[in-house]
Amino acid sequence: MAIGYEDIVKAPKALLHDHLDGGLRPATIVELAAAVDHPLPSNDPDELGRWFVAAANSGSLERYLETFAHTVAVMQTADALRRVAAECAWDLAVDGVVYAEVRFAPEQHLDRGLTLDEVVEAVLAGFAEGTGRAADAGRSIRIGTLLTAMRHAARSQEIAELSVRHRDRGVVGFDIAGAEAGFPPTRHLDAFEYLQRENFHFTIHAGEAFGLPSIWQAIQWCGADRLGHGVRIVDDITAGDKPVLGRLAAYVRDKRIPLELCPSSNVQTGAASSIAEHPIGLLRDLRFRVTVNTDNRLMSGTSMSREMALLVEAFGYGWAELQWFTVNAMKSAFIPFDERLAIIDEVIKPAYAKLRS
Ligand SMILES: O=c1[nH]cnc2c1ncn2[C@@H]1O[C@H](CO)[C@@H](O)[C@H]1O
Ligand SMILES: [Zn+2]
Repeated sequence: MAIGYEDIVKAPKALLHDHLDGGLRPATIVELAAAVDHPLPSNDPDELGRWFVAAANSGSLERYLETFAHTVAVMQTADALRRVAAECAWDLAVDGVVYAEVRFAPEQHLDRGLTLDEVVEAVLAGFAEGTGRAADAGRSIRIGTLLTAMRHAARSQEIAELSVRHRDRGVVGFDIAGAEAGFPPTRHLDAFEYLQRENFHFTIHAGEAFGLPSIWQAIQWCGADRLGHGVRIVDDITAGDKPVLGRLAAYVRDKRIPLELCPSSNVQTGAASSIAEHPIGLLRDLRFRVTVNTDNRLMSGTSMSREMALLVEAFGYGWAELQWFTVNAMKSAFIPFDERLAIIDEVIKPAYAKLRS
């Protein structure tokens, strides 16, 4: 029996890779832009939403990233950051996400005089507000924050220290993002070594617009716990009746390194030619630690439920696979082990057992 969309929304989902500045509601952008006189491609929310998806549909990561100029521009005050974070928490909860790690780059939100710490505090306050409101409405969601450093810039050490400073207030990890080609992860080696000494967690955007060398550096030089995308690991797999894994692919699978795959985003940036041809099918069959993610809900016009539904449609997945993706994500989360286990045993497994029966 095919799985209905409404049931996918009801199923508890875990999301590890979602950008705060890639998930604003179009109507919120219109309101916030008016307040700061930021010109938008359209002031009609529906039209603006379509503009983002079309503009991000560029086949290139660099052009895809240009669309963030409009979201970052309206996220420059504590009030705006708090509002965007609160709405993010609510929107994810309504979509049935029970655990999410949401990331953003504090260094991009300093244009109107906020300090890095003030930026983080505003976002954490927004998540607390949104999760509180969701809980009151009977929709429990836990959100962990990841702080991102931009890979073309030179503030990663500072952002790494900022992450550690806020580790007991909801920041659970660190990341680097931005254009990948020309900006290898080893540029930020000091930051990663610092985080390892602090026993902190980090993921690295790698293997999206650039291939194996980026993934290899992220893992073997920088010590990444997870791979943001990592989809190009398929370049190290020789397909066939019995696929053959190269040394790096074998290492990633053997060590159970989580892949934060983002199907729709990859199709837009040209990392995959369609959902049906997305390497997630092969990687799941080979039992890599695959997780499903949204990346940027605004730019992809998507949600966690929609990404799951697209996979159900393209690959014929059922509840067993959706549960597997969800448990994989929860196992790979940056919160403490006992808290991950509680969500798996008390929330995810009972709900899927009910859906499957
Ligand atoms: O898929 C992606 N690959 C690389 N960088 C990205 C992606 N999505 C968003 N960002 C970048 O991360 C910043 C902080 O959230 C965004 O402003 C955007 O520039
Ligand atoms: Zn991303």
